[in-house]
Amino acid sequence: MTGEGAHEAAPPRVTHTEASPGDCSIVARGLTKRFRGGQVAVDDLHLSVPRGSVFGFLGPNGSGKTTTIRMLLGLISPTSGACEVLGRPMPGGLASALPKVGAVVEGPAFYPYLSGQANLLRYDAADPKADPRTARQRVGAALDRVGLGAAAGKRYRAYSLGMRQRLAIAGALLGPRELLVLDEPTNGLDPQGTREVRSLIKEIASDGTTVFVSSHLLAEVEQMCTDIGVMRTGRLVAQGTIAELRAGHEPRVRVETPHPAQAASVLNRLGLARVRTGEDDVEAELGGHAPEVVCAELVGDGVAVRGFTVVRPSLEELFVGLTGEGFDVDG
Ligand SMILES: Nc1ncnc2c1ncn2[C@@H]1O[C@H](COP(=O)(O)OP(=O)(O)OP(=O)(O)O)[C@@H](O)[C@H]1O
Repeated sequence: MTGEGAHEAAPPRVTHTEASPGDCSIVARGLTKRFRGGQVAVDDLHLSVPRGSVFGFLGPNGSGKTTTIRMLLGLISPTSGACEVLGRPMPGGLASALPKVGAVVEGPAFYPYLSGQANLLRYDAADPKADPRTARQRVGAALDRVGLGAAAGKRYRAYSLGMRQRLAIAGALLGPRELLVLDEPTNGLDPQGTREVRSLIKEIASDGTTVFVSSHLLAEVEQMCTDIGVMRTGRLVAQGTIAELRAGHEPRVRVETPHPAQAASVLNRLGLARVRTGEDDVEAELGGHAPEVVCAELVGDGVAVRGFTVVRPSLEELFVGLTGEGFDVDG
């Protein structure tokens, strides 16, 4: 069980089957950050990010995502608690873990009059561990990986917003990485740029790189992530795979009919769960049943079907319940 604490707030609803620490790229135990002035930005955070996952770190603005990321990367120290990145305790293991971690936290400042390639060469040169003899090769490979090979010579100021973000991600991919950490990578992007970055993240993850991506956009996370952690005012209120988070919120079928009892017996016979009979309708959990088969069975049994609806609760609905507020689902 994760996300527990002796806190008085509503107990976290955690649906996660915890991966063992060895299978995780990031593990946080009781991670807490209290800023000067007393504000607790992150409160007793227990987090397990499975290796190879695209982990969506989701939460409304101000819920503590960036503060968590900064602690994970050793940029600030936790007030209490501990975290491990790629099996190394942070911040002590920074030197051995960080070369395998690429991160875009605050977008790197690129020079507008330099090309994407020249910018990355400068960026690479700032890394004392990077071998200057192979810089061009590294930069070229990173540009190709984010789909900017053809635009390598173009000035940064001529790049679209999506290209700029892809260049920032290329900067994080100048070496072989096991973990990529992206803080709100589509923030401020237009729909085209958002699509570019989203498909790039999927592409990067396809070779086994773990991607930890924060976002306040539920729809975005739902589209590209395999796992999700949900933050609310500094606390993790849920984490798990999308399927785990959906469990217990199965799609339901609603049949409008003048023969509710007969319809209910068909649904029971087919094995649908939680059949509820109303005056002129019947509802049940659809489970793994194909709606068209259910409908055909009803009709085959002589049930007059006036209406047949499949209701699927969206993650949005689930998370509004968890976080007490909605997400900006449309971006
Ligand atoms: N250096 C700081 N000093 C004091 N308070 C801070 C500091 N940094 C963040 N906070 C506060 O901690 C809380 C969490 O902020 P954080 O930036 O981690 O949230 P977030 O989920 O990343 O939100 P956003 O998407 O808006 O950045 C906020 O209330 C913020 O005002």
